[in-house]
Amino acid sequence: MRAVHFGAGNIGRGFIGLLLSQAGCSVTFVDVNASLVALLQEKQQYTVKLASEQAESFTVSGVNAINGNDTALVAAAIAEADLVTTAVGVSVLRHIAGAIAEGITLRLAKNPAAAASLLPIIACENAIGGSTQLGELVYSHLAAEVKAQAEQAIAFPDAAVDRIVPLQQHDDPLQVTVEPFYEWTVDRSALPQGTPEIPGIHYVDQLQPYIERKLFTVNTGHCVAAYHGYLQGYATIQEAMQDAAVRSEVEGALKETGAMLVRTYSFSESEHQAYIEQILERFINPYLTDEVVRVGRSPIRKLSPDDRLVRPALLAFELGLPTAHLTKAMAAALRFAYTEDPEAAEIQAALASSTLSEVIAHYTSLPAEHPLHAQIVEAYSKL
Ligand SMILES: NC(=O)C1=CN([C@@H]2O[C@H](COP(=O)(O)OP(=O)(O)OC[C@H]3O[C@@H](n4cnc5c(N)ncnc54)[C@H](O)[C@@H]3O)[C@@H](O)[C@H]2O)C=CC1
Ligand SMILES: O=P(O)(O)OC[C@H]1O[C@](O)(CO)[C@@H](O)[C@@H]1O
Repeated sequence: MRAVHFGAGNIGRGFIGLLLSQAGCSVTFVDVNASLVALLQEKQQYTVKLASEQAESFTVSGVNAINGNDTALVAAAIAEADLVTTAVGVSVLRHIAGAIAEGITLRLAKNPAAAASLLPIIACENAIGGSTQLGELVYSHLAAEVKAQAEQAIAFPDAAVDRIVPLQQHDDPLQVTVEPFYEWTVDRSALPQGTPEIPGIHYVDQLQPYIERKLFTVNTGHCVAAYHGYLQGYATIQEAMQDAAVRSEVEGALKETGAMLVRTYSFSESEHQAYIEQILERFINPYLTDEVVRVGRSPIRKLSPDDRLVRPALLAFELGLPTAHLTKAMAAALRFAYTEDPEAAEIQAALASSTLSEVIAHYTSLPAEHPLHAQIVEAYSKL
């Protein structure tokens, strides 16, 4: 199988590329980082190391790379691929949609029969409905007659991807160290019947419980640790989690999202608690060094209404459940003044020129009269 993967970064190389290669796919990365692309083209392989006592390592070989700015080459690769995946960041999806649309157009021109052109395109991003979003962006670039053909042949199954891959600092720039745990869950119901299943991917008929459980536990808990850890002056998640006050904020937020998830999806309470505890262990993995500024990156995205803080808080609020730790984490996100993060800088500039209430309403979409809005204002003043 030929896989084209957009984003040869940490998740691209350390998770998706590794798993696809182990499943027997030949992987072609598409990236806009010219030196990374050149190095992958030269070496055609890279090493993935596990952050564990045993420090197992894997060589991912037979890979290739294309510069994402070379749209014609990217389109040609998509025309011949059996699978397309992405891990570029959800806000970057709109920048790759045009090249994917060009690839689909070429593919369908070569092979108009849907059966011959079947292609799953899976966005592996931290977002609800990432592939659906990508599909909408791609369709906006397709000509009307191609859209009709694409509806029969091209699938955009949503997915949840879970593996902690911190920023990398190795002599070998292609090497990537990852935590041992991984879970890649894909919505089977969006795939045409008979689509070959890839070993290592967990296919489910309903993705919503999986993506919400993952995003509102792993990602909520992690960003709570990052924002409170940053305020306390810690550099890494591992250090921040040693602080009883930070840990208690994380546990409190996960109790709030957990109560909401258990009620919404009828999860077993004890199984969900075990899931939380496993995640807390992953956060403190002593073989990983994960910077709070990485985990807290892009606070505008993380404060948006469908993301890991506001959405679970709204769902919990609607069920009459507590939300104090979640709203406190939103207040801490507003105080994430890391100047090298453009989104953090934008929030700080907004706070300097507008009222707190205007800023909260703008970034969270929670209007001033919403009770959660008042909770954020109160928490902000106490931090
Ligand atoms: N790092 C992690 O632990 C996890 C990350 N994710 C998600 O995976 C996605 C990627 O995250 P990371 O790998 O950590 O980021 P990263 O920054 O390491 O990798 C992103 C890669 O995308 C490339 N890129 C940017 N614009 C591009 C474009 N227009 N075309 C092609 N490539 C482009 C960048 O050059 C970079 O190599 C994000 O959505 C993130 O939320 C999901 C689970 C875990
Ligand atoms: O990649 P994002 O959405 O900025 O958030 C970082 C999150 O991704 C992860 O790396 C894995 O899901 C977590 O470590 C962290 O919560």
